[in-house]
Amino acid sequence: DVPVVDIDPFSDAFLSDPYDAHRQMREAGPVVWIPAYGVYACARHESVHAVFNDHATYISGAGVGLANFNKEAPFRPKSLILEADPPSHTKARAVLARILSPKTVVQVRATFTDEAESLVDRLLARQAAGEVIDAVKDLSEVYPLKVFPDAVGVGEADRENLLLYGNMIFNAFGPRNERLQKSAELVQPVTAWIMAHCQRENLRPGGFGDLIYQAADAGEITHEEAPLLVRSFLSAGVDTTVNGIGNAILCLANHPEQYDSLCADHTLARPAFEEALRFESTVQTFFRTTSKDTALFGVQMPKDSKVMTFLAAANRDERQWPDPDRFDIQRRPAGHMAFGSGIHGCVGQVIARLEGELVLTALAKRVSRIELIGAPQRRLNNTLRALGSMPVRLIPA
Ligand code: HEM
Ligand SMILES: O=C(O)c1ccc(C2CC2)cc1
Repeated sequence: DVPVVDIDPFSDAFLSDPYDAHRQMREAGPVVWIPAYGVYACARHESVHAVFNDHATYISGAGVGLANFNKEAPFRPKSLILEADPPSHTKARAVLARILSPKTVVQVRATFTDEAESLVDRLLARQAAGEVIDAVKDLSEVYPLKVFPDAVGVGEADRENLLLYGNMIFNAFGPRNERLQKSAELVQPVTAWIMAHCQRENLRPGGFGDLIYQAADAGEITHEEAPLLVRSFLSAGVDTTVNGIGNAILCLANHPEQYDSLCADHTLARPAFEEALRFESTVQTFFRTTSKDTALFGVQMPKDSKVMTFLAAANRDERQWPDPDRFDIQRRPAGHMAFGSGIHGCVGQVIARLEGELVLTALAKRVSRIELIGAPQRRLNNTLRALGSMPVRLIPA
């Protein structure tokens, strides 16, 4: 029967350094039981991939966090895409996929590039004037908070609410622990701000948010659904890239020889960002719920069971990757699980990759070395691999 693994995947200790526990779960088998939360868990690449690619058996409509929406009320009204199954998922997905498409990337690339390059220029000037630069507070939290809300069409004021909201949403996929309670204290004012900025009158005409309302005008979705789909942009589109970029900068600071390769060949910016996603996996875990009694790699699971997938563990599975604990920007990590897989695979990944590529390119052009000043501080979150601060010295090229 199913191997039992006695870990708490939401404890401070686990969230600070999950890698030994990931290995313990992978060694125990493709499917294990975590008694602490009464959930099945997959940590191997083969089983995480299998769960994400059988959306009829492992559904999203009962929530993609620990909470089973068949048994308890959702933290907030369900997402029409993330927490939905076909057929309703299909239409919402088609609308967002068209907006967040490679064609859109061509249209925004010049603006996103200018923002990255001018931001790095300003940081070097501030550093030359005697300031210590924090790669989180001054760079990885600043760039995504400028380019993506601008593209969505959100006003400039109070955008830090997007970081507070993302922190809350990603904590809410975990248990109602002290971490979630703390971030939920802000839930009322922040949620009010978010929902106000999903209304058409508060969105710049022609921006990504307005394009959702235009899809409603065209009858693809209803006007009642439109604000909730804009909420998906504001929920998923900022805290993810903030930490994807922050984790990539930390990996390059910790591996100066890899950063040297990037400075010598800027086309390595995209593969470097991809390898950082595999190596540090911004989104660490997601859940599914079984829609029927089923067996996965020989483990019987009753209907309505929660299955926890450890994307971060799959991304370091030695069965899938040679020398998985080595950060190697020449690796070409195709098939990693950092964006998920299957019908719910990240619909914003082209935008995420664009932001990562442009920040790393802007740094590689202007900075010959990223030196850490002191130890970076983590920002522990139930779902995200996140940083709180990273004081650095940016050695000018
Ligand atoms: C480094 C940055 C990012 C990472 C690591 C990431 C990761 C993920 C993952 C793992 C999923 C799968 C969720 C599941 O299977 O239940 C996902 C879905 C999604 N992502 Fe991303 N994401 C990132 C950036 C973005 C951006 C910039 C957007 C823009 C709005 C976005 C919007 C979404 C949406 C709407 C979904 C739900 C798709 C669906 O359920 O069909 N993400 N993302
Ligand atoms: O639709 C949403 O609200 C939504 C929230 C969070 C995500 C995570 C996976 C990036 C995706 C979608």
